[in-house]
Amino acid sequence: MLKIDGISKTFYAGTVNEKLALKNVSLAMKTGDFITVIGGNGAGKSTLLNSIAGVFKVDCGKIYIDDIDVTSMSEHKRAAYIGRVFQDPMLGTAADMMVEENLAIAARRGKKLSLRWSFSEADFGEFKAKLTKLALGLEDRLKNRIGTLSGGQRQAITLLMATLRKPKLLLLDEHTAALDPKTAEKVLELTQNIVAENGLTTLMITHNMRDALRFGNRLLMLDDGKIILDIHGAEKAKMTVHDLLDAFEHSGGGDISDRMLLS
Ligand SMILES: Nc1ncnc2c1ncn2[C@@H]1O[C@H](COP(=O)(O)OP(=O)(O)OP(=O)(O)O)[C@@H](O)[C@H]1O
Repeated sequence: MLKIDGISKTFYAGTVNEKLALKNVSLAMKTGDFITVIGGNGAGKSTLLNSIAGVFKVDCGKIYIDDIDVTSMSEHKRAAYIGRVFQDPMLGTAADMMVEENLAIAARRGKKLSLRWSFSEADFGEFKAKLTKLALGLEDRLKNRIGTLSGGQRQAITLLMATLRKPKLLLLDEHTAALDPKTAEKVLELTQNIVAENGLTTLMITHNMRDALRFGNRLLMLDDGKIILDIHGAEKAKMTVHDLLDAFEHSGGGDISDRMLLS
């Protein structure tokens, strides 16, 4: 489904600040795989997701989504295949627009835009049903501006928007890190349900080792721009946080961030 063939990414090439953030990374994901990605600060996790999303061009290597070579495709074009949710609840939605307007825009993603983008009663009914399912009381707030919602409510809506058109690939970049623990848990639960219901192929970065073990069918650990651990299935299911820390040390991993240890 997603195939990454030997990609590397350098920032500030040829300067004293040159940083090789990804080093010849390869990865093959099957349809429906839910991969959690962990690693210390600066390990290259966001760079990996940004490379897939086309935020910047990679130095070398190839990226395929469903056998389509997207390596040179613009971020905008790639967005037709990809749903994304970021750490910052302010990203991904238009704060000044109403909840229903945001959802209508998400529902039209990839379709031809017209100046009149009003939506039908059927669309409205679908939005309301989906919001009711979130159990956050958002079904009564369709006419409210997104900016008036809490961070957790916003992230839940961003998640809904990112998955409304069933993307081939869902990229989650620490999408619960800015939320309080209770809300983060709720949004993770929603993530789990939406991913399972739609069979979405998903890559989720988390700093929380327990969450990395609890969610998904496969786990990647990155360090210094390389994948240093790749476990799935039964091997992942029986893994504990201690095993993960051991594996990190034995793989020659660098510094483990406090956030990883504390979580
Ligand atoms: N846009 C950019 N411009 C310059 N350097 C960058 C950019 N993005 C990432 N880097 C650098 O690349 C390296 C990898 O960063 P990246 O954000 O991918 O790590 P990460 O694993 O997501 O870390 P964190 O958990 O701290 O967010 C770091 O040294 C970072 O400073």
